[in-house]
Amino acid sequence: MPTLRIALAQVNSTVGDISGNAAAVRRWTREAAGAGAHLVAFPEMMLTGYPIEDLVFRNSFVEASQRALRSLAADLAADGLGEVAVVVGYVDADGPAAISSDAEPGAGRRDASALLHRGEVVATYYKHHLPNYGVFDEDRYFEPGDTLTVVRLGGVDVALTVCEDIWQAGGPFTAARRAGVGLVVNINASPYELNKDDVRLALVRRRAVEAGATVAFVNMVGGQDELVFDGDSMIVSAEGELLARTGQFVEELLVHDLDLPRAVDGPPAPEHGDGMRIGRREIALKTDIPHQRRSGGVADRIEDAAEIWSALVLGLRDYVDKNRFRSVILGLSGGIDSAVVAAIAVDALGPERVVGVSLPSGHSSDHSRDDAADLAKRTGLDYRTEPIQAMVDGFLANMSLSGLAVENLQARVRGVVLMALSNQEGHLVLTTGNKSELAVGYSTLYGDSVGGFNPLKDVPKTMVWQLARWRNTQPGTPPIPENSITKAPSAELRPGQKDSDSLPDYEILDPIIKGYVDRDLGRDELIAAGNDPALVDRTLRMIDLAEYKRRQSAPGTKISGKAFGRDRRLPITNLFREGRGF
Ligand SMILES: Nc1ncnc2c1ncn2[C@@H]1O[C@H](COP(=O)(O)OP(=O)(O)OC[C@H]2O[C@@H]([n+]3cccc(C(=O)O)c3)[C@H](O)[C@@H]2O)[C@@H](O)[C@H]1O
Ligand SMILES: Nc1ncnc2c1ncn2[C@@H]1O[C@H](COP(=O)(O)OP(=O)(O)OP(=O)(O)O)[C@@H](O)[C@H]1O
Ligand SMILES: NC(=O)CC[C@H](N)C(=O)O
Repeated sequence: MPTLRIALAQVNSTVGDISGNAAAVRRWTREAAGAGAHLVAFPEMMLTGYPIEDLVFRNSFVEASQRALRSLAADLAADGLGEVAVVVGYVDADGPAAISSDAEPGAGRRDASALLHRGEVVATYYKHHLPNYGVFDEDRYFEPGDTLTVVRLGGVDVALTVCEDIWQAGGPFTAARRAGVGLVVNINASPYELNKDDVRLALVRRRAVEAGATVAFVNMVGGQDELVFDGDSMIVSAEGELLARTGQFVEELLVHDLDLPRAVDGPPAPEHGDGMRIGRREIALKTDIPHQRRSGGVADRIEDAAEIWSALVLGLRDYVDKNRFRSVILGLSGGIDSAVVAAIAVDALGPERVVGVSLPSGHSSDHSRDDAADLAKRTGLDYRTEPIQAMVDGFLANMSLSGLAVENLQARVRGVVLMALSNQEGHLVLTTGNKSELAVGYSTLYGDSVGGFNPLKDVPKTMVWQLARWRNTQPGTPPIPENSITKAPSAELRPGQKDSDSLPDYEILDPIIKGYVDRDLGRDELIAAGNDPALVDRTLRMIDLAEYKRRQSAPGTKISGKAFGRDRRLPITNLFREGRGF
């Protein structure tokens, strides 16, 4: 049986930074070559970043990707790395889009994988299954491929596949069985959501058994706008046994020796419904391996709270760094939401890159200032106070306002102050509204909702408390003041105001939001699940009416199966109401 030393490069690529991404491929290939790897696989769309959205409609972008791929092959050979087979994701075009900018959307554009060797692009494969649900819109962007590319490497037949190909039965993995391959390389840009690692392992096992081949699954790591990729790359044997697995949320090169069946010549089994042709290439690969066997090992899984926290930290860090911000700024109210956002920011960027501002008004309690100051001391962030009452009074001296207008004015003055400091000093403003508040519209438009990024956008309020408690159990000084965790939530926009004046307790509210938003349940199903009918009616109404606020809200990291934004698209102008009939 031939032995191949496989390297899976779980690395962070950046959308649009084609030369930076190509440089990363060269750097990690050097590392893989140093470890004696015969083949190194990089994630889906490694060269361009993922998802590239409507950038794909620009021929200039697609051509840059194609050119970069050819240069990369040549550069790897010039680096003395030409003997390593490098599998890398990129964007290609071979249909009308390759020649005409008037082509239909999607026409001829391909989500592609290439195999580079000895300075050449030796083989290409076009993704067959295109995801078109949730956050994915690939039918809008790409043409599906219909040929399974099989490359004979060191006597082993290796099939190339891309991400969604592994999520659907039939197609490439069935064709891989027909072709009798020994290994399927599946390159991914598979975004994180809670518990997806368990789903992925079961999926890779199932497909390995279906294909009758070992599967090498490599995933991207890093943040891209609202998505965060967690890695979780793995190798699973043809019998479904997990052989090696990386950790989540870290760049890593997994190197593992695989004894794989020697390829035999002969026609493939007849086509039986997978709809794929089989295209074969053979390349001569030097396959001597050192005497010492390499095993990638299986990384320990982390608990749910640690997983979510890591996702939020990486999502924020990459948004800040990839958009070239030096620092972030946020209002510290002494409450739990701003405390958790500050702790995430400090973990992501370090305390010297986080500015926290106390913005007291006449209604602010002493504990709001004390708890904010305590948080600053615990985390070491850059703390200051900007009293807002004189500014609020300035408005009130010039305008006759009362009630809600005055309450919201305070939140808006805070927004103006934070944006002014952002303009003056260059910080990115973080906004702190959690998923529960975003759901029911409990925020002031152009007030506390101002900001460029929201780490808690997909985190329900009850989970905010859980995360705070979990973070405080980790080594080092607990960052979040106990008082911020235990006190009753309040917007402090009028004397004695509490969230519970206008909203049910979050323990009751969150399950209704989860049912309606995350699971698309209707009124009757929510009531059948045991929720109070009057409360269901009120909550659904608030959620429906707040669509206009969400449509103009800041982006934030997705951690759930359905996040606000691209995952849940609803009309703003919408008179359909649950339970009202038709
Ligand atoms: N369909 C639509 N399309 C576009 N715009 C629409 C609209 N419907 C209303 N609007 C506009 O939106 C305005 C109302 O929105 P807005 O000005 O925000 O005001 P509104 O939502 O009425 O009030 C804010 C609520 O959030 C609470 N709050 C504020 C701040 C912080 C917190 C917290 O705990 O974190 C809670 C506050 O106590 C109050 O209950 C209307 O005056 C109208 O101009
Ligand atoms: N006194 C304040 N000083 C500084 N920032 C404030 C102040 N009050 C509100 N903010 C900002 O506005 C956001 C909304 O806070 P608010 O107190 O209205 O309710 P909240 O959603 O319960 O948030 P938190 O739990 O952080 O208090 C806060 O997270 C904070 O960023
Ligand atoms: N890039 C992709 O094809 C990703 C789709 C896949 N279902 C996932 O969520 O991992």
